[in-house]
Amino acid sequence: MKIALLGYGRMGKEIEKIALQRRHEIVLKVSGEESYDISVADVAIDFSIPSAAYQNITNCFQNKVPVISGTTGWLEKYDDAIAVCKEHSGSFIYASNFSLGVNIFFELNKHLSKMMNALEDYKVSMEEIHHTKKLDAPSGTAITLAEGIIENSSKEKWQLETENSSVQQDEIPIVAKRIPDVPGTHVINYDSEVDSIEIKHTAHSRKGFALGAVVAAEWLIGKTGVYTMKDVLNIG
Ligand SMILES: NC(=O)C1=CN([C@@H]2O[C@H](COP(=O)(O)OP(=O)(O)OC[C@H]3O[C@@H](n4cnc5c(N)ncnc54)[C@H](O)[C@@H]3O)[C@@H](O)[C@H]2O)C=CC1
Ligand SMILES: O=C(O)C1=N[C@H](C(=O)O)C[C@H](O)C1
Repeated sequence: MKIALLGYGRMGKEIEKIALQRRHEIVLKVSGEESYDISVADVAIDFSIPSAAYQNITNCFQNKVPVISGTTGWLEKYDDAIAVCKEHSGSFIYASNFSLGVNIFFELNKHLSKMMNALEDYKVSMEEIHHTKKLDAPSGTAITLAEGIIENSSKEKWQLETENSSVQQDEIPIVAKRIPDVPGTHVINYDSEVDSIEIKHTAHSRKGFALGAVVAAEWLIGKTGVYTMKDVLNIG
């Protein structure tokens, strides 16, 4: 496949390595506001910045180039992007996390929250830890995990815990920690007076995210529509 990398930072470079190992070709690398011709690519992979993702993604739809996006922090425009995708019969996969392990963790989280829903003594909370260069908080993965709990429990929203925040009964508190070089750790905790239940995913590097994105791009080629990593991995 001829791949366009929209965003050539930490993830763009990791994706390049995996793509070349899998005998793909990188035909375009975009790192900023420069204009570019996306039509040279068979597929685009966007790991850019929150303020650029919508423009990058919809440009692909307009030029009939299938696009994978892992950029987080832009989802207030997700529904608009889907409308543009449909208008142009585009092909799209967004995932807050492309790693196989986290996608299994997403399913485990939903299953656990269904079981815990009836047990009022347990209070749910979440912690995510990432490197200090991360622009958004909470992480996209933490938001997806919170949505998985909300779907299956009486919780209605999530709340980022800060010094001044006060968490309401119907909210899931999320603590976001920033520590140098941490690729991504997510913990969900159910705590009662007598015990705690905790599930945790720890990424050891960015390799899993990058491999998932390239596998998703290989899967998307030749298809039209909006898909998720559940479709790609056939899990859940
Ligand atoms: N879904 C997933 O599995 C994962 C998602 N991410 C997300 O991917 C995004 C990128 O993460 P990193 O590579 O760590 O960040 P990074 O900061 O290393 O890379 C972002 C790159 O985007 C470039 N950029 C700036 N404006 C641009 C534009 N208009 N078009 C294209 N590129 C532009 C920057 O120059 C930079 O090189 C973040 O939103 C992060 O949260 C990161 C890891 C996994
Ligand atoms: O910015 C990162 O690094 C990561 N971002 C994603 C997120 O916001 O969930 C995925 C992963 O945790 C790494």
